[in-house]
Amino acid sequence: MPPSPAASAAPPRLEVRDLVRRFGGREVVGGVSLSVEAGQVTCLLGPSGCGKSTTLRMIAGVDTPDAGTIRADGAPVFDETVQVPPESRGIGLMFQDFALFPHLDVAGNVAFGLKGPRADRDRIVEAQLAKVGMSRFARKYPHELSGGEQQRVALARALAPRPRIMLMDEPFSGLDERLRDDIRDETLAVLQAEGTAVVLVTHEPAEAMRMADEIALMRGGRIVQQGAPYNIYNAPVDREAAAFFSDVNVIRGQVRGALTETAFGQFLTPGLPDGTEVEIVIRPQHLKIDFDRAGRGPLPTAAEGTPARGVVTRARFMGSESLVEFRMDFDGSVLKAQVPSVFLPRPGTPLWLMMRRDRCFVFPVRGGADQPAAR
Ligand SMILES: Nc1ncnc2c1ncn2[C@@H]1O[C@H](COP(=O)(O)OP(=O)(O)OP(=O)(O)O)[C@@H](O)[C@H]1O
Repeated sequence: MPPSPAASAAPPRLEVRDLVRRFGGREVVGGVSLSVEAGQVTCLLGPSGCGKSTTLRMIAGVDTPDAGTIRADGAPVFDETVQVPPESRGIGLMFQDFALFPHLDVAGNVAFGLKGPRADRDRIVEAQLAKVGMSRFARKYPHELSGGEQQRVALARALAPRPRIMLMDEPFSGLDERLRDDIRDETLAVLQAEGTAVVLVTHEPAEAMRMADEIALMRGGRIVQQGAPYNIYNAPVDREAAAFFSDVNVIRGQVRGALTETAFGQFLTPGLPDGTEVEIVIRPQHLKIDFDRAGRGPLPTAAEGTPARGVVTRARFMGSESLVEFRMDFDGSVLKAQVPSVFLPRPGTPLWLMMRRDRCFVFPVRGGADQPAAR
């Protein structure tokens, strides 16, 4: 019988299941599962201390899980009976503080750890340096290179043994911003061309969105949401997930007959019992501003609901946009709107705000285990 398509599909390059790690009785990684295909980048994203680096160290083999399995191309590298040592896992590492060896020149650094005949090693070093655009620096020493050049050499060194999997822990955080963007893009292009599966740890949402095919958003040792950057940004699982990527505005209300009444009009909140407290969350760029017409604002619309009036308390020019803060007439709360920078109202100006209904997220308020309710 021919194998079914599912049975014949290649296993993921890296597959992590239910990884657990405890330190002194405290669970710092609480059941993390990931699957990364060849040529794909998965970012572990989350605040400091959420367990990203510990997860990466367990995959690398420099820390031992208390439970779980790790497979590379379908073969276990860690489970109840197997523990493959780090150097035999076919995994490359690139960490922020993973310095080059100062006493070796660039070629020597890239060759370090390579085995086999000299001529083969030289060929690999040459090819890797060419890939990262560093061929002409082969005889230079690390102290003669800029931060970006050192990072390129570190990438060449990590790639030289042709790892199936590359683990990167905040590898770009030592670089200044402009250079960082270039190096990120170059690194990504090289890794994709090699077909390496990448797990990248970062606490910067912008870096994760720029680099990742998939983001695993972590909190308290667990993955709270996993998916393509577009989906995570546009359909967050809860208020904290939304707020991790940008400032958010939060309006509270209470459900009555599947609706929640707010100063911005009614929101549909089906499936929630009467009396449920909900939070309506919207990013600053999805608030719309209109002028005050002798105390009146624009008419309500289906797409934008009822306008609410506020007074500008602060307006900051940010280059491509302006960030405007309002004190709202209805309850004195402060809301933030991000608008094109041609608009920079003076403090004290009364203006009307509308919420783009299609960009609002509604979550019931309940001790951290929120589920999305409705739009
Ligand atoms: N060897 C260890 N012994 C005890 N506790 C540890 C050890 N390593 C990590 N931890 C704790 O585990 C938690 C998770 O640490 P981890 O370094 O994985 O977080 P992180 O998300 O990578 O944070 P950061 O972005 O700050 O590096 C932290 O509270 C940390 O103090």
